[in-house]
Amino acid sequence: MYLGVDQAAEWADAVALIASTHDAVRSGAVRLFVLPSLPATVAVSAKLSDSAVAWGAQDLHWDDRGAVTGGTSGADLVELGCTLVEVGHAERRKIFGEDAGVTRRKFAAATRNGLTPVLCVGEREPMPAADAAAECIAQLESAFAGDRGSTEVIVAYEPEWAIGQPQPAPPEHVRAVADIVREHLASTRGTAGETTLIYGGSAGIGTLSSLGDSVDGLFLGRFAHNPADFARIIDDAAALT
Ligand SMILES: O=C[C@H](O)COP(=O)(O)O
Repeated sequence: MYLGVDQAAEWADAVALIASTHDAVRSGAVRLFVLPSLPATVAVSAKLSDSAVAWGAQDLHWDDRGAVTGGTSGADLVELGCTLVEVGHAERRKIFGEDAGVTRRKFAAATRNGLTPVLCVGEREPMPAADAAAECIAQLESAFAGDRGSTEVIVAYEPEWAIGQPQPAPPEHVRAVADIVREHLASTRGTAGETTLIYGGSAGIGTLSSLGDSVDGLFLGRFAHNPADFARIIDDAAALT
């Protein structure tokens, strides 16, 4: 909810231009997706429709149709051209009280509608990496509910305590957690579907370079609101490919 509808559309216009001119995006070496607020979806998608940038939503309801006033149907997101949807963001869990059961049902709704879930996991408080990874794995397994890789999933590791801060979580912490989570994903989901691990939480210019190949990318918030900064973050990604 940082950007208004017009601001989001203007931002998407700038991002579409960056995507169309950046070699790493044009070649497919760097892939981009945008998850605008729901009211901005149509305006943003109009700007991105001729670009390589995918778009999606920040939330959906677990039912596709019925008496759910104020809900967002995954089927409707598909009609809007969304190919991804965020599930289980820390703010959904904290502000809206979404528990593991709700996250599990929303994850299922995403896959049922053919939307790639961007499944957010992360520890609430700072803690040793092994404990944080265990918390993330418990959240993952709860959401998967036995799904063993039939579908593509983007896992966004976002420590709750690192969101909305001046700096991301320390890179050594992120790398240590990511290594354990990746190992778990590889051993439980194998190569079926595709599982991508990205880091979010005050990520910006330089974050990806500091994480090396422990993650596949970033889940950006405030520090991508300036298109010029976003372009520099794409440069960081391109340098790693
Ligand atoms: O979804 C985005 C994350 O919550 C990160 O936001 P932030 O980078 O502004 O902390």
